Formats: sequence, structure tokens, C-alpha cells
Amino acid sequence: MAALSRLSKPSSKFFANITRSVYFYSSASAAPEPEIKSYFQNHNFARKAPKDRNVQWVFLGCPGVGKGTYASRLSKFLGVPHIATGDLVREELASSGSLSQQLSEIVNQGKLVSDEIIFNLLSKRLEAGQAGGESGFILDGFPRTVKQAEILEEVMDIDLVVNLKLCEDVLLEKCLGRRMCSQCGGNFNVANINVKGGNGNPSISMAPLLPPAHCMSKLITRADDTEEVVKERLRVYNEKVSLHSFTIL
Ligand SMILES: Nc1ncnc2c1ncn2[C@@H]1O[C@H](COP(=O)(O)OP(=O)(O)O)[C@@H](O)[C@H]1O
Repeated sequence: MAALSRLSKPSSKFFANITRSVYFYSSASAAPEPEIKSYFQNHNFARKAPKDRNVQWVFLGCPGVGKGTYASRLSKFLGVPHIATGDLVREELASSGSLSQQLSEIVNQGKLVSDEIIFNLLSKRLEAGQAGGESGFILDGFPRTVKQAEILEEVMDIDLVVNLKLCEDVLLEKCLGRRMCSQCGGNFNVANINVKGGNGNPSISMAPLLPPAHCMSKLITRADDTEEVVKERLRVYNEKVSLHSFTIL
């Protein structure tokens, strides 16, 4: 709980410039914190003044809310890498590495991967980016646990956190409508959302995000975007998120 109260202070570095509601929840990871922190020891860009680097933003939200879509568009606009921990997990899954089997069981059950594995994958990605001259980032889907938020706060300055929200039946429909081009990696959505408003809720209309003709025959669906697994991911998210919430500004 110490972590929760520290995170809620407006003076907290991590949340200094938050302009939307942010929710965090506790982690089930058993990894020792100093060991996890050591993954980031070599990142000297982490504490550069904002004028000497590009933006360092974080996008959060339930599965299917669109954080990947918005983060990817903004990252092109701002010239920063879009780093989604879900993509890092899927890259590892697709490899023949020793982690692959372990990850596939966790992800295909709709559970969260351990903090230790996530920090390991993320630090490798940041290191590679640093070596390639990257500056700044938009992190997507990270942090998702208090421990992840605490360590991120300690090692980096985050300029903005955006938490996107959408009602649950639309989230489910959007997850089930997600498609990816197996050749170019483009993300699309075939769901046509039209929810009537009422009882104080607004109407929601979202046109499908259709792929170009040359991608049509190469579309695939993520293995964890089945109705059963999406419902479990939403359940896990809601159960853990509800532990703590606050708004600054
Ligand atoms: N920060 C994280 N912490 C723990 N697990 C993660 C994290 N990011 C991604 N994952 C794992 O990767 C899966 C896919 O993540 P993601 O692509 O962000 O999907 P979504 O937001 O649609 O659930 C998650 O269900 C989870 O198992």
C-alpha cells in the first residue's frame, strides 16, 4: 500500500504531468526489485532534460480500447518509437527462445506476464533503440502493475500518461474485430460499432478500420483474441485496476 499512496501524490515524478484519470493495481510478481531495476542501469537517456530528448509518454487502457492505434499514429507524427509491451511479448512468442512456451500458456489464458519478464523484454528493446540513436518513446500497455509503475518512475521521467476508456461490450466487439496483416504487420479492425445512447450514456459509432486490398487475403487474428480469452483479460484488468484510482487536475 505504500506504493499506492506514493503514486497518488501529485509530487510523484511519474505522475507529475498526468492530465487524465490513471488507475494502477498491485502485482503478483515475486521478482526481487533490485534485480529488476538492474535491467535499466545502463540507460543514461532516462534522465535527460525534456529539451534534450523527445517526448516520453505512456498510453494505458483495457484490451481493445485503441491505445495501440492512437500510440502508433502519434509516434509517427512525433517521430518517436511506439513500444508496446504486448508486441515484445508476441515477438518473443514467435521466436524459438526458451521463454516462448512459458509465455504462450500465460498469454493464451489471458493472464499477465510476470514483471521480471516484462522488464527484461523492455530493457532489451530500449537498449537496442538507444544503440540505434532513438530518442523518446510512447510506451503502450506498460506499466500495468504497481511494481512496473514504481520502477519506471525511479528510472525515467514520464511527461504524460493517457488512460483510454470505453464500455465493456464495445471493448469485446473491438477485440474480436481485430485483424493483422501477416505480411506488412499492419493492424486493422473489421468491427462496425454502433451503440445507441441512453440512461446518460452517449451513442458510440466507430467505423471499421479496413485493410487495403493487397492485405485482405493475408489477415490473421491474434490467438488471444477469442471471446473466452478477451473476457478473461477484461476480468483480470477490471479486478486489479479497481484497487486504486485517482485523478490529478
Ligand atoms: N505490462 C505488461 N505486464 C504484464 N503482461 C503484459 C504487459 N504487456 C503485455 N502483457 C502480456 O501480453 C498480452 C498482450 O498484451 P497487449 O498486446 O497489450 O494486449 P491487450 O492490451 O489487448 O490486452 C497481455 O494479455 C499480457 O499477457
